[in-house]
Amino acid sequence: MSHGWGYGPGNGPDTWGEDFPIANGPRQSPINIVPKDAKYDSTLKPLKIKYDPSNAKGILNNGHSFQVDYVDDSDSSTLTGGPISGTYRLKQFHFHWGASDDRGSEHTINGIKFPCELHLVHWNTKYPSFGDAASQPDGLAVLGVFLKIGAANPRLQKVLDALDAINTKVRTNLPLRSMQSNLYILETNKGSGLTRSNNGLLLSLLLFYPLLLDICRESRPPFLTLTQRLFFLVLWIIGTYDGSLTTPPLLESVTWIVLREPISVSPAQMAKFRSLLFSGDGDAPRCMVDNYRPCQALKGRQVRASFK
Ligand SMILES: NS(=O)(=O)c1ccc(C(=O)NCCc2c[nH]cn2)cc1
Ligand SMILES: [Cu+2]
Ligand SMILES: [Zn+2]
Repeated sequence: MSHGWGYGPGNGPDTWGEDFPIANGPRQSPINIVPKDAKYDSTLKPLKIKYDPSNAKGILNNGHSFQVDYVDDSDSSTLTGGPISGTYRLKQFHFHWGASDDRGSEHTINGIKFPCELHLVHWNTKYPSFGDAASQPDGLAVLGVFLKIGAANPRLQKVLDALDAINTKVRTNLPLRSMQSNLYILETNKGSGLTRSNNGLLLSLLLFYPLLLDICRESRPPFLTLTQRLFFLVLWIIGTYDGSLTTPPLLESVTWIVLREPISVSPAQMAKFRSLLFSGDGDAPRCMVDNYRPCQALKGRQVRASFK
């Protein structure tokens, strides 16, 4: 799908309100999270993440980010607990990043920007589909995970290795065939030509799961007893609040759950993100960078945290 909005000078976040008036609504995202103003909420349940890597359907450059889509016709990859009630199914994950390491995340902490932010998008199974849920105030739950510059993240690398196959904007999801066969990518803008790409992509997609284990690992100091290690497997929430999609259609249907612990990304890995293009094949190449929306007004919303 090609849409008019983007992150350029003529179609960036400041212009989105023209086509999407909700851009100035009461519960827009992202926001700046000020931990000392967040309310510790002891009733927040432990966050439970269950991801089945074989559900990965394909990887897509949709012209404003790249996303890995998941088969969401069963409860095999779900999010429960934390501030949400019921079961939310994983639909896709994607990232937002900057042209340099000093910016790129959508949410900020005390005004600090991270170089990148991962969004895991889930929909409430009390509704029949993602599309239906996306228009409901409790329809979506997005887990936000910051990436901070550090050691290369081997799990992240598996996903980044897949980017060569989708360097430019492609129209539809890259279909994954069975394990044996290769992956196919539909040519962008050139009709439905099929070209083969290596099946390293399939392997990369199936290995995303361990990336989530990093989310727990980052917060764990060394040399802990088993019991202490279990404590660090808790996913601490630095801020959860009622918000919106951060790209058009900016629907105010998202329960945001931003995790305290960042995962690591190396400068070389950030360079890989920045090698993607907003443009399609045949268009003048435009690097996909700074695909983040600036922070929006809190407008009286309460931000809650799961730790003091
Ligand atoms: N950044 S985020 O708040 O997590 C987010 C999550 C999901 C969507 C989404 O599903 N948009 C549907 C329409 C569309 C446009 N292009 C591709 N899909 C947008 C933003
Ligand atoms: Cu889109
Ligand atoms: Zn996002």
